[in-house]
Amino acid sequence: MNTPPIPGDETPPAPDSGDTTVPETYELPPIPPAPVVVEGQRCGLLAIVGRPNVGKSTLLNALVGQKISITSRKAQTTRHRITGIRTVGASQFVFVDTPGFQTTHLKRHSGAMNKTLNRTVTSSVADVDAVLFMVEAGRFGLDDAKVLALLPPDKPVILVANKLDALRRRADILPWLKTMQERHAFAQYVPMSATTAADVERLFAIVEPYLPEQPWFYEEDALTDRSDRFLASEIVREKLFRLTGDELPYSSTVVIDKFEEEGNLRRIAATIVVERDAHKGMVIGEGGERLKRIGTESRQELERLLDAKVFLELWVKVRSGWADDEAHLRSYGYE
Ligand SMILES: Nc1nc2c(ncn2[C@@H]2O[C@H](COP(=O)(O)OP(=O)(O)OP(=O)(O)O)[C@@H](O)[C@H]2O)c(=O)[nH]1
Repeated sequence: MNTPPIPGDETPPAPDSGDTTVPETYELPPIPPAPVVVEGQRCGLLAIVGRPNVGKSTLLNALVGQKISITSRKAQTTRHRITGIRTVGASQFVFVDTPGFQTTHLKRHSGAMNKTLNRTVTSSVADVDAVLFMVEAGRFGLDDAKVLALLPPDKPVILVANKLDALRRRADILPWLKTMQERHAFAQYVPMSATTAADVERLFAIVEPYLPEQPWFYEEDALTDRSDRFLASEIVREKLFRLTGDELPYSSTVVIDKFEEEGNLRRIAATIVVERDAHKGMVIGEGGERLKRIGTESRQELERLLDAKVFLELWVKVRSGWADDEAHLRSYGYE
């Protein structure tokens, strides 16, 4: 447990070889030992925190093995606190996904919604057993520093240096990890790619000792405590933002008006709520083409996810100024 958890083989690869292996000739200063593993059931809460777009949702989905949290190229896709659960052997990992820390210069996301998001970040780390602090491998900016500063000093913080595959010079990773060691006494240092299955599996083994020995909170096969209804709104929201690209402001949201089960059929009605008439046009598209595509892609994914036939009705509504109104935010389910 004392060796830094770096993915790799015995043989050091040539720099820039395209291999994600890290040369083992570098030596990091000693890392605090992980808690001793004792036999028996373990269960613990883990928060995944990091600035927007570092890959938190991608990691959560990979850890849980199913699409629980939506991902997109656009920053700040995650707005809800989402719990993903995965039981491996005798250990149950309960993951809490948090929104990226908001910076004030991001005017586009300003107003009441930002305040709500920041509160969620702070409250979601207060009750966890360990924090996975995610950054992009080889980078540490002001935005990352702001998130790190929010973390409670008494929790084990595991540094997850994601997107290792995207790092141009692999040989730079260990010197960079040393600089990270000076920034915070991280419990573990994990350079990895959330998109690589072997790295994700390795992360379970690294995190496991930080789960307290206690009975599981959930059934062995549970994946999330979020409802099908919630997952439906997340799927529609993901398609909405994917298919509108950068045009649509992030204040747009999706509300599920109806979710009915009839045997193997789910009748779902959802409203896409936008701020302005112009945004409504963007969502509907020429001749209704875009809305139709959002509907078709959402339905197909929901059918896979719910393992049922889905009848999906989509509506678009203009609700001017709702993103600046805290009462409205609460009514849409942002705590
Ligand atoms: N190359 C590479 N890209 C990744 C990796 N992990 C995530 N990404 C990409 O990074 C982008 C952002 O990923 P998300 O998972 O949505 O990031 P997030 O931190 O949840 O973002 P917010 O919801 O904005 O806080 C997506 O385009 C992902 O495909 C990785 O290991 N390697």
